[in-house]
Amino acid sequence: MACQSNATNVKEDKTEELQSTERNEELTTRSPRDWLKAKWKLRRKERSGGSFEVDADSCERGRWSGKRRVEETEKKEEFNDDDDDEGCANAEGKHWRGRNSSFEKVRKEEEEDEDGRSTISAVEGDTKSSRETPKRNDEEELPGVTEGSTTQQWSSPHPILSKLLHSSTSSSSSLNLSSAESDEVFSEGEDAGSKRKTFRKVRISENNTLYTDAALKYVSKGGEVLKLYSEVEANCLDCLMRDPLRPFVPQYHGLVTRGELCYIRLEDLLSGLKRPVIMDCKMGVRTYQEDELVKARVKAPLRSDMYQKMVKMDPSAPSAEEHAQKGVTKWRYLQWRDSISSTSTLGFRIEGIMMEDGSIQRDFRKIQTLAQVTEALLYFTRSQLHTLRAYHSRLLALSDALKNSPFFRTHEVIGSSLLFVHDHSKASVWMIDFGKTTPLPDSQELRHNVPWSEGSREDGYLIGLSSLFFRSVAKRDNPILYTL
Ligand SMILES: Nc1ncnc2c1ncn2[C@@H]1O[C@H](COP(=O)(O)OP(=O)(O)OP(=O)(O)O)[C@@H](O)[C@H]1O
Ligand SMILES: O=P(O)(O)O[C@@H]1[C@H](O)[C@H](O)[C@@H](OP(=O)(O)O)[C@H](OP(=O)(O)O)[C@H]1O
Repeated sequence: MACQSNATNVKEDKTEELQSTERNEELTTRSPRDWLKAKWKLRRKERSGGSFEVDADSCERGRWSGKRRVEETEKKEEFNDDDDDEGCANAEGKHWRGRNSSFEKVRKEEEEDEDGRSTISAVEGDTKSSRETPKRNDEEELPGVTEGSTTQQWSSPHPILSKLLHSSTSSSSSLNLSSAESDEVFSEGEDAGSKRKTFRKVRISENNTLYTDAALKYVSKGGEVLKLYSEVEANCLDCLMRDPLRPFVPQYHGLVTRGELCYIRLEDLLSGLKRPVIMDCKMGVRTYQEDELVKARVKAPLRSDMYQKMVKMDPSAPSAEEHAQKGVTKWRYLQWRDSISSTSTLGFRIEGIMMEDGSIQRDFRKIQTLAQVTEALLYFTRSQLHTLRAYHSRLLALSDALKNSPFFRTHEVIGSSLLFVHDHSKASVWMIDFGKTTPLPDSQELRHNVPWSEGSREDGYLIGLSSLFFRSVAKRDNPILYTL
């Protein structure tokens, strides 16, 4: 299915200065230089196979996630200005530039912020009602709780995400979660100056990847997040807005430029949730694209950062040759990560969980069995039946939508996540991250429920979906859960 990135097909958001179509014009005609610059940077990353590059100002540029964080940092001032314009709680950024913050502190600050949010909520309520897309019934209402009050109260950005995002631009991890490992994570070809900068950025990314990826810039007005533009992802989102999967994907509001960078505007999935509990599950039996494997065979750049992450987790994992060269190809690393986690066996892995107190757990890398996954899911939901039921029915609905989705049939979905979010009153599951989701050649379709063999492009997404809830929690030998 041929898809074109056409932001005019997505709905408008009147809270921004420009309408989507105008934004596109801006991108293509008003500031072609900026547009090309942003595109060129992204392309450079693709060409470099995701390895580090050092540019004139000695900043890490090539590493995809890291790169976005660096650019975010560089654009911080600009964003702060924007935030001011848009009423974003800049004070949050200040809190998080402090070095001694803790989650406890965040929680306190959150509560303070919460009190000051009522005026923003009212404005956003209007904004939301002006959207073209009618309010969807995506979120499972939990029994005995009415939606109104919480939605009103929290239609402004969730302060946890907002603060953590701000924290990713601070000069050290204000979350006090930094590890020795990340301090040493560098790639080849960097000079001392860039290493210092990379050191900072990588340390941040190591610790906060799940919720603080600076690829996402939180914007208070309108309940949106911005993610650095990727042509692949924008094309997918554009298609998805016209697909049966639309209710399972954050609403895509087109593109916006900030400074010289272009961003994708996405619905904030935490909007309306109070003290959300979040789980990111990376779907599929592999997290690398077939191209990555082909590149690795030819002459892929060696990633010393990935080698070091590997050694940190298991010093015996790299081969003698890899130890000698102190580097591994990206494919080798991703494939190894898949093999030690439940990705290759169950078709998904838990990337991380954030509980309502803000604590982040990322210790699921080596979880492999259904029993371990089930434990993690029960921990995540605190075995609350109403939450489990809500997730269960949402996943059943997703399963149906996937069956009817032309997009799903015709795309290889790699590295995409299901984002589980709930609070005391609601629970929902969303498909996110389409940066490595690509259309198949004409007329080719995937089954998604069979193992991968090279060339088949099968991703095993449905294997993961089936293991994720239906084969784990719902089948748990637990009389209460049988009622699911
Ligand atoms: N629309 C959204 N609303 C709220 N939070 C979101 C949204 N999209 C993503 N997130 C949060 O940001 C995190 C990172 O998002 P995403 O996976 O899209 O970014 P990425 O940079 O592609 O990540 P990766 O490190 O997997 O490459 C998610 O785990 C989730 O917590
Ligand atoms: O979770 P980990 O173990 O830290 O490893 C990262 C993870 O696999 C990301 O999905 C991947 O980004 P992509 O999905 O975009 O490839 C990133 O590659 P990168 O370093 O090239 O961004 C890896 O470093």
